Amino acid sequence: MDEFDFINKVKPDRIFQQNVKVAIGDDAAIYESSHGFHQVVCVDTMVEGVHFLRNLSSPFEIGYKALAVNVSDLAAMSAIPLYYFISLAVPSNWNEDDLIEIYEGMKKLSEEYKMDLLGGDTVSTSDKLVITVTVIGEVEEGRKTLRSNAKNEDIVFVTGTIGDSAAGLAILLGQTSIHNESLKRYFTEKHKMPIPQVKAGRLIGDLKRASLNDISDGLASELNEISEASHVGITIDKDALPLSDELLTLQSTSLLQDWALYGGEDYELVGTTSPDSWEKLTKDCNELGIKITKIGFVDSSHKEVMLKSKNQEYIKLKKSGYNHFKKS
Ligand SMILES: Nc1ncnc2c1ncn2[C@@H]1O[C@H](COP(=O)(O)OP(=O)(O)O)[C@@H](O)[C@H]1O
Ligand SMILES: Cc1ncc(C[n+]2csc(CCOP(=O)(O)OP(=O)(O)O)c2C)c(N)n1
Ligand SMILES: [Mg+2]
Ligand SMILES: [Mg+2]
Ligand SMILES: [Mg+2]
Repeated sequence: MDEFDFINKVKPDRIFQQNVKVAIGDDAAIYESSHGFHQVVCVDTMVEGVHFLRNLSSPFEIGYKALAVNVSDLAAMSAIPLYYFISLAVPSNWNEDDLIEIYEGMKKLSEEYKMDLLGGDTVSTSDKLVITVTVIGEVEEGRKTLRSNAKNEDIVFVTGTIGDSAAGLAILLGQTSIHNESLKRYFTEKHKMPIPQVKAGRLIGDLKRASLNDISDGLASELNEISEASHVGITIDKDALPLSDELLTLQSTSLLQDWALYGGEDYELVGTTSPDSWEKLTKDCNELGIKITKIGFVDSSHKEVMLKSKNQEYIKLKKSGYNHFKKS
């Protein structure tokens, strides 16, 4: 494999955004920012063995997910996705065809949003594949869906359903066995090909005030981040957690709850807004066919994240979930 041939092969043959002045091929890229907007930038890395296993995901799926998890962070900032950069550290057991498939996976998602690949970096490494994606988006000046925006009496909501991705991972890792092939496909697809909630993020950003976070490390962890950043307590209703019909067909109730609360990689959005804005948001989401569920409220009676069950029992929802340096 030749580094420079490879870069030529992955260079897009068209650019969507007119603001791009210099794309792949020089020392850096140049684009013009739009008047009235702020730039939104973030980076997430995926590592073979930590975020995916080579024998369980295709290069296409790996590429798709590497971009999707980053677009999900833009969605949590209510941003419009625009550009992305890819840095690859490639061990010798990955060949050029695999790498090109990774780019095809990213391309599939990027075309949906008209995102342009503006550059990256390619290096060799001794052991595992590492993909680092940087995304750039824009958001209207003054619009900020910060984790620190939650206020007492706010409604706590989550988009879509939670726990399916963790079920998919458990199936892939052979920790749970399901015989129904179409169910199996449903869960593994939710794990490998998550859909970032950009439209929901934009609707939520339209509200007067909202806090927002995307679910990578698990609902419990993300709620704790909102609670800490906003200095508020949150009470969640266990029975209100939106589990898919597919998940509910599985037997062990406690396992399902654990997946929903601590599994992570749902890439749905969790946040809070005032009761008035919640009415508008449910209407807006309904019109676009976006599922959104009230799961609790910001509670001035305590300072933590509490889970309330049917019999009025409260337990503290700890920040446990995925933590790269603390494996449970
Ligand atoms: N190694 C690092 N150096 C500097 N900033 C970091 C590093 N890792 C994470 N961050 C920053 O910490 C914040 C939280 O990161 P992370 O938990 O990975 O966010 P997310 O779950 O939204 O991807 C972000 O602002 C991110 O940019
Ligand atoms: C082989 C394998 N083991 C475990 C996991 C589960 N897992 C890996 S990283 C992660 C959390 C999300 O990734 P992270 O890098 O923490 O994203 P961020 O919070 O920065 O968005 C989870 C649940 C997985 N996807 N694949
Ligand atoms: Mg991150
Ligand atoms: Mg992230
Ligand atoms: Mg994380």
